[in-house]
Amino acid sequence: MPRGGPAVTHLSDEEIKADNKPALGRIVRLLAPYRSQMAAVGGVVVLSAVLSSLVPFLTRATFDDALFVEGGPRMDLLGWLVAGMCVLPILSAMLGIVQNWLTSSIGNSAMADLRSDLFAHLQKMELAFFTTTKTGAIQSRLANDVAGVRTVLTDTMTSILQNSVTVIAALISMLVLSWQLTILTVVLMPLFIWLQNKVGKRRQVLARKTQENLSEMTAITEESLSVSGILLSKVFNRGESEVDRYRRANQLQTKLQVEQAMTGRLFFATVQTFFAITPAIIYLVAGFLIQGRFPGADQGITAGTLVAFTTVQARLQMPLMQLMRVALDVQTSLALFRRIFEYLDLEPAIVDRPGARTISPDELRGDVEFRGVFFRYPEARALTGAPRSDRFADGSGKVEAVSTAQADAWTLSDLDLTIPGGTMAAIVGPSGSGKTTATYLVPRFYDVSQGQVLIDGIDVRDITLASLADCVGMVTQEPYLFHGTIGENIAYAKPGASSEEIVQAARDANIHDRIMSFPEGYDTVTGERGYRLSGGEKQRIAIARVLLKNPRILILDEATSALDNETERLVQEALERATHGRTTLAIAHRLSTIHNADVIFGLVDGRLVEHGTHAELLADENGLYARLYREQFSTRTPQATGEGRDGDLRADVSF
Ligand SMILES: Nc1ncnc2c1ncn2[C@@H]1O[C@H](COP(=O)(O)OP(=O)(O)OP(=O)(O)O)[C@@H](O)[C@H]1O
Repeated sequence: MPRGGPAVTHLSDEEIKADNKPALGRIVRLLAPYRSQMAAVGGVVVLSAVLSSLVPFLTRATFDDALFVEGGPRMDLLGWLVAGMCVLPILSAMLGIVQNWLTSSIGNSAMADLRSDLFAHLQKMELAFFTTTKTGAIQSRLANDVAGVRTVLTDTMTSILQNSVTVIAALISMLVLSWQLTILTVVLMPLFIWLQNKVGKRRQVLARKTQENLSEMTAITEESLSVSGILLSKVFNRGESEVDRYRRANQLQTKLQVEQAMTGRLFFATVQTFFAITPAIIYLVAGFLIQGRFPGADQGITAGTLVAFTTVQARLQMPLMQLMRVALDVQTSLALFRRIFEYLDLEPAIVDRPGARTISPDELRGDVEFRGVFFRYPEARALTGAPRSDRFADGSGKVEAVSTAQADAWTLSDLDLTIPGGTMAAIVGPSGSGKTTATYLVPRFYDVSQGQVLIDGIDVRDITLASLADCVGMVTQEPYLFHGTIGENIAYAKPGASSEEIVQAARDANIHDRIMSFPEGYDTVTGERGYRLSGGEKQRIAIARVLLKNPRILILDEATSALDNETERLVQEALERATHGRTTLAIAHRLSTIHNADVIFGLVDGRLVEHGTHAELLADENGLYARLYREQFSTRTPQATGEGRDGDLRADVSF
């Protein structure tokens, strides 16, 4: 059974900056399917901006033409102007509701697309990706990061559009009212934009750190609060330290969140203050203008112009501040988008070759051949934000040191095996000799480094992955049952299987009677990973599953845990039925199970050291198999040769 692979490597901040791919273009592409709705949003926004920018002119007219005119207020005109000033905001508000509905549906749909794309893409990733990446980290990108960009997709886009239009409309109104006062109002804008950019960069870094930490927290939760994790922590009484580990990550999360929230506060306070004091400065400058001290004074500034101008200027503040805030949010979200795109950009290592053939289980003889196979586990991919291991006192270095040491050695070397269709081959060898690894090459969980694995003379890399999966079945060492009923777990092998087929498979796997003895029969819920069932029951359910699939080639990785005699007999019988009439590649820890194998291959350190039938191999007294056999059936304890110590020969530890 393969263990965790080499550690995921980490990128430095500089490398991340260098890798800042233009994510904005991709976000726009993500929204492309919603073009027409977006155009509608654009129309609504422009319309409402135009409506609201009419208000200051109504204000000016109110002051200059209706209120303060010679001979007293002109009430008829005032009535019309006031009516206009009431109707316009009402219309704008109604348009705002329509726009909210449109943006919310666009944003949520785009986010759902992103989540589905990411999930579908991850499904295509090879096994090695999952053995080298923490499950929690993957889940975190799917849940936390996608949720993190949600606001960008829902609100930000419209906020940018809406506020830009409002700002432009306000600026135009201001220019029409008085260009000199407009210059005064916008003079500090370049400084604000520069400051905003700086704050944005800082926020981006913080956002990435926050997400990394969040993903670490999800990983801890996933590791410690899963059934296996909680068992491990209870057995070794590590509950306290797990809580401690979580608490530390949690504290860091709080610190980062606060820092993120506080970054830019000073900036916003400055901008706000500037806007608050601008009207006072405007009045002062207006005084000078009216006195004719500045150019353009001859145009004259009326009281109405001044009131209208300060109204627009005050109205400019909100959208401008929002634009700056949104720009910051976008920068923050870009960091999250990059994390998502990084996963989307991962090329699955194992894919169909161009022109790959489809094989059909009915036409297959089932010959399996390993020809000069060399194999080494691939290095982990370099990803940003991969959670660092804090389980080692010296950080992640320890893990990486191990992976470098492994890098030179072949896990399998120069392996030649021939298994004719319909026969049974067994692989024996010490623990870690590469038995499971060899079987993984047949369904292409990994690709060979050199050489070929062939089915019916066709290189497995020239067969489509889907048809290969249809032809090869596997009972893994630790059968995986998902949280569902026993019936659903068996039927997973063949969606749409009839209940008769499921029962027949269970009967053949010697588990039907046991299932029927549960009060709820096939509707019994297995519990996560099948924890509510015994080891022997899980194995037989896994066998039933593979029987239902009825593959041409069957790989059996025998469980190492000992079973009582009766269960052992039931499993044995089920296995015999399962292997009947198909090519079987069995990894046997209990040698009693492989007496009848047509050929037995002995592996040591990934090399084939012997092969033959049970009788032939037993005849060579010094051979690996004969030694294993003697150890299992005579003393049942490791011999003093040294080879059998420390569970070195896996065959020993199962007894
Ligand atoms: N995902 C992986 N990444 C890197 N190395 C691995 C991985 N899985 C297994 N290995 C290494 O490859 C070697 C062969 O492992 P494998 O699981 O094939 O042995 P095995 O003979 O099936 O052992 P066992 O009988 O204990 O199940 C071991 O040294 C193991 O540490």
